Amino acid sequence: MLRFLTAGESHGPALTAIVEGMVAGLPITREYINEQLARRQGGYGRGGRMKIEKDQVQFLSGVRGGRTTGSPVTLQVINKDWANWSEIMAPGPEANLNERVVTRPRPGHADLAGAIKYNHDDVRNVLERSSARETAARVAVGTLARCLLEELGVEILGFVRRIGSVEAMIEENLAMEELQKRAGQSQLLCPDQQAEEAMIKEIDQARKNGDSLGGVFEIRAYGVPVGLGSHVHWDRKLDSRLAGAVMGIQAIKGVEIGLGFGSAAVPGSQVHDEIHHSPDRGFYRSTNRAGGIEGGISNGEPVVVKAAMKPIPTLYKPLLSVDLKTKEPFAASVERSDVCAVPAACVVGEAVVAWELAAAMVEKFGGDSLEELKERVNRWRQLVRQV
Ligand SMILES: Cc1cc2nc3c(=O)[nH]c(=O)nc-3n(C[C@H](O)[C@H](O)[C@H](O)COP(=O)(O)O)c2cc1C
Ligand SMILES: C=C(O[C@@H]1CC(C(=O)O)=C[C@@H](OP(=O)(O)O)[C@H]1O)C(=O)O
Repeated sequence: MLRFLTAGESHGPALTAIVEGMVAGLPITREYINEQLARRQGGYGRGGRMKIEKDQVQFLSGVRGGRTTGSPVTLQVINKDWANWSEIMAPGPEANLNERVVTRPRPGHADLAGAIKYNHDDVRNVLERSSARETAARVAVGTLARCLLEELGVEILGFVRRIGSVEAMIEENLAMEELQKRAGQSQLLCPDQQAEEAMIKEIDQARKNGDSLGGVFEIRAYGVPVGLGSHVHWDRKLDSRLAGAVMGIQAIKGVEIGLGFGSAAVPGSQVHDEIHHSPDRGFYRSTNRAGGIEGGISNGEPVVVKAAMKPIPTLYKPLLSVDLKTKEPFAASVERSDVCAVPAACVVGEAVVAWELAAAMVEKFGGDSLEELKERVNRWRQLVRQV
């Protein structure tokens, strides 16, 4: 079984993750994880913090000579900004608790609900952990999973479909390589260059207005074998697990598998994917509206997950709030903030989808070393072709 935990505050010394259950012998480099961490830091519309950080991973356990050993893998990303916060964030009595106190909860953030739930007078005790800074650790973890998937013939691709009112025009059936190339050339990870220009204008306008923007990204997984997940229990369904993982990203408020909400508005003949068979391909579909999952089980077509991100809660023209202490109405606090972080969230989306698929692979095929797992997956792929 694959599992992980992350720990760390946004302005604490570091983010840490422990991954348990990763097979032995998986080749992994710091450089590959750092590349994904850099992608997560990118995107037009991010705030000043990203100029301070240059995320780099360290392996503290479980990796030796460029390969996993089968022991728990500890990953760490240092927060450079900690140098500016060490007094405020100190764990002992030396902590300066009187500075940067936050008592005006921001609508849309975890501030108010978190402060009430954990009985804090200072919202900082909540926002430090609710911050999406934590997603750096999840991207590091997800990259480990992504490496495993690549060894097993599964490729993950993410791209941005919408920012604010601007929607990208993306041809159906565009080949994975072309999509990847176009998204890779765009700072917003948007495969439609014209839309990207309009998105940038909209982000500039939002910044000028002291406002923020959300959007939609899509994650696809190619090469997923038939049979991941199961119809037999709600919590074993692959679509349920993917939706939970993607919804678990800060600010994600909607998740669709395949046609998703679109499937509610049209008749079944325009939703379900007809089944074909040929000797060389075995069973296949000419459409993929189901997003590669039926009955909670992967059906061999690409897995397609879309996510809606709400606009960033911290506004430079803050919304009305109430001071926790005085109960007086005030404008909410303004922490330094992103205006739009949809491309960054998309990279996190790739990571969490990679994680869930890798976990489902390990669950179905088992094995303690990469060789063992690979052999089992290859045998299954052969068997499926013969059905
Ligand atoms: C990559 C990324 C960057 C984010 N940056 C900010 C930010 O700079 N300021 C902010 O207020 N919220 C930011 N958020 C959103 C908040 O973390 C999120 O809204 C908050 O934790 C409350 O959780 P919820 O929106 O899921 O309810 C970001 C989210 C992501 C995924
Ligand atoms: C630090 C990151 O994102 C942060 C997410 C975030 C939030 O409230 O979610 C608030 C901001 O934090 P800060 O106040 O330190 O600038 C973002 O910069 C990151 O993505 O690495």
